[in-house]
Formats: sequence, structure tokens, C-alpha cells
Amino acid sequence: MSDSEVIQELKNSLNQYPNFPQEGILFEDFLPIFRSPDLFNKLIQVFKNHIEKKFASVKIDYVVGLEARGFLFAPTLALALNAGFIPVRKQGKLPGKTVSATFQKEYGEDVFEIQSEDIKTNANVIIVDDILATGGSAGAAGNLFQKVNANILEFIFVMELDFLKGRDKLPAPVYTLFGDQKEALK
Ligand SMILES: O=P(O)(O)OC[C@H]1O[C@H](OP(=O)(O)OP(=O)(O)O)[C@H](O)[C@@H]1O
Ligand SMILES: Nc1ncnc2[nH]cnc12
Ligand SMILES: [Mg+2]
Repeated sequence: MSDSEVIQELKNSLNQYPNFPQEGILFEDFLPIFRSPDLFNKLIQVFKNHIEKKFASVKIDYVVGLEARGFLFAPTLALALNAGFIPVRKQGKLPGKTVSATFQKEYGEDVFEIQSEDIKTNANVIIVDDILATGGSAGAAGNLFQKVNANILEFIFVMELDFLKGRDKLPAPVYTLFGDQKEALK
């Protein structure tokens, strides 16, 4: 199967839930991917192929996952790339020295944190999450890694709500598998 056929298969597996978690939102549920070892494996492989092609001669130091849905596949992708994994957690969960960033997202406000000690200087990082909506979450994660002087190579998402133009807020290139959801419900 080609990568574009795999991407189509992954896309077809998603479920949509109108008006969840609030009125006007068309919720894209990517959990069906993880119920199938075949689809989960394909998800990791398609990202790995992309990264190894685009960053062929670059050592990836860390794959960064955003709590909570980014945690579902960022550690697996990190292992596949022989990179470390760093979690971006919601406020108050991480011990030791941390840096924080507050952000707005498609439905509400939140604070993200990372442990700032022991991150290599000028580390090459890839930031991954399930979905790019307004870009609030990924933008805050990008902000945290800029604060610790990392080199953000790319932001990677399974899908993008492109009509929200979240990618314009991000300080590095964006790669998404698919991104043609119709506009949010009204
Ligand atoms: O681009 P944005 O507007 O910031 O929205 C995208 C974010 O929203 C969701 O996270 P959320 O914190 O809602 O839920 P989760 O804890 O299940 O990941 C989603 O998983 C993304 O992380
Ligand atoms: N429409 C959406 N579906 C799933 N997760 C989201 N996070 C932000 N917007 C979302
Ligand atoms: Mg999330």
C-alpha cells in the first residue's frame, strides 16, 4: 500500500460527533485508529516515513507529545525514530523546575508545562498532537520549547481543521495527514 492509500484508510476510520463537547463543534474522534493494531502501526509508519525522508541527515533528539491525546502515539513514534519522548502536561502535574504557557483553544483556556531541566541545548524536536484546530495548544507547546532554546523542526498532526488557520500561529513548518473537515457546525 502506498502512503497516500494508508492516509486515506486512516482518514476513513475516524468518527465524527456533532455538537460534542459543546454546541457548534464537530468532534473528530481518532480513537478507532488505536483499537486496530494494523491502523496504529500504519499511523506510526506513515509519520516515520515522512520524518526520515524530510530530515534524512538530522538527529531527532525528542518527539514531544501534548497531553492528553498526543500521549497516545508520541512515545511510540519516538521509539520508532530512536528519539527521546518529552510530555507537555497540563498545569500542576510535573515536579521540579518547569516553564509554563497559557493558551486559548477551540473550546476554552488552559496552561501547559514542561520540565525544563535536563533538556539538551539546541535539541532538535518534533512536536506532535492529534489535531490542529485554532493552534492555541500547539502554539503554547512551541513557545515552551523556544523558552528552553530547542530547535523545533516541525509540528506534526493527524488532522487539521484548516478553516481555523491554526498553522499561522506556529513557529515552524506543519505536516498533517489530512485536513478537509467541513466548517464547524452553526
Ligand atoms: O488547536 P487547538 O484549538 O488548541 O485545539 C486542539 C487541541 O484540542 C484538543 O485537546 P484538549 O485539551 O481539548 O483535549 P485532550 O486533553 O483530550 O487532548 C486536541 O487534542 C488538541 O490538543
Ligand atoms: N473539532 C475537534 N475535534 C476533536 N478534537 C478537537 N480539539 C479541538 N477541536 C476539536
Ligand atoms: Mg489535546
